[in-house]
Amino acid sequence: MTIAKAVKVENLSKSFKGKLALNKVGLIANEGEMLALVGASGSGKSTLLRNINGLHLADKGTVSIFDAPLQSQGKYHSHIRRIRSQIGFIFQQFNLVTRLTVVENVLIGNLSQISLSRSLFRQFSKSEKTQALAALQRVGILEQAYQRASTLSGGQQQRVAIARCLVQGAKIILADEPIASLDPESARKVMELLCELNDEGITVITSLHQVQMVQRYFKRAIALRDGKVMFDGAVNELNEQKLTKIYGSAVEELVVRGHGDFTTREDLLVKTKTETH
Ligand SMILES: Nc1ncnc2c1ncn2[C@@H]1O[C@H](COP(=O)(O)OP(=O)(O)OP(=O)(O)O)[C@@H](O)[C@H]1O
Repeated sequence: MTIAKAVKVENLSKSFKGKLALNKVGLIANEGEMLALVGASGSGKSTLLRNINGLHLADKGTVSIFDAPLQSQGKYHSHIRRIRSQIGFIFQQFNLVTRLTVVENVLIGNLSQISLSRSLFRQFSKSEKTQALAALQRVGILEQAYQRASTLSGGQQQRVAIARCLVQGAKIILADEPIASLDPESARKVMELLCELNDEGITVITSLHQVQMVQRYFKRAIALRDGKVMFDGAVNELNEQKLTKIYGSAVEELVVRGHGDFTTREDLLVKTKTETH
């Protein structure tokens, strides 16, 4: 059986004011994979994720989603809306409308399927509302459904953003530094939720600053430096020695001292299951 290529990036280059942010980047994420993008600040992680879902248009190269080209040689494909509907995007700063309720945020996030006028006038069908509430239950914040989003903690807001991806029916979730603004406990819950969704078949690509978190939750990582792929392989090969070779003294930004030994995703999932029983 051939595994579908959820994301294929070929020879992608993008510059801002003459400075290369992505330099001939290539990667494949197979359906059901969970992949980390690592790199020091300015290495191109956000730019790459934004190009994969078409928020940005590259200068050269191609991005394909399940074999359908989303952008190619500086042009969007005419079916970009349909192709993008398969991709959910999670931002570091949650991107919620804080004066709306949690459930409204989940519903208006589903813009590719709901017409703009309906979403502006907040007219949602019963089945859309049921679906949104089910997604909130899935991410563990059903009780907060009718609270204003502004009343939620950062971790809860991030889970609303994930619920939005679920309602959208996303087959791929791109998460740009999803835990950078969270306390360690909220970060753990968000990462575990992403792992669970990945176990259910959703392809997940996440950019992260801390190598410890990558070691903990991922099997494969891609390391970027100055917009170039410097490593693509098993996380356990991305040790401190390799990181120092890639980043030199900038490695300090990626490795947080005093956080103990790396724990693998399997160890953590066993630990979580034991805790909840
Ligand atoms: N909209 C923009 N306008 C001009 N330059 C940009 C823009 N977005 C990114 N860049 C530049 O492109 C390069 C890559 O930035 P990018 O944000 O993708 O890196 P990053 O690895 O995500 O960094 P961080 O972890 O700090 O978010 C940087 O040099 C950055 O200054």
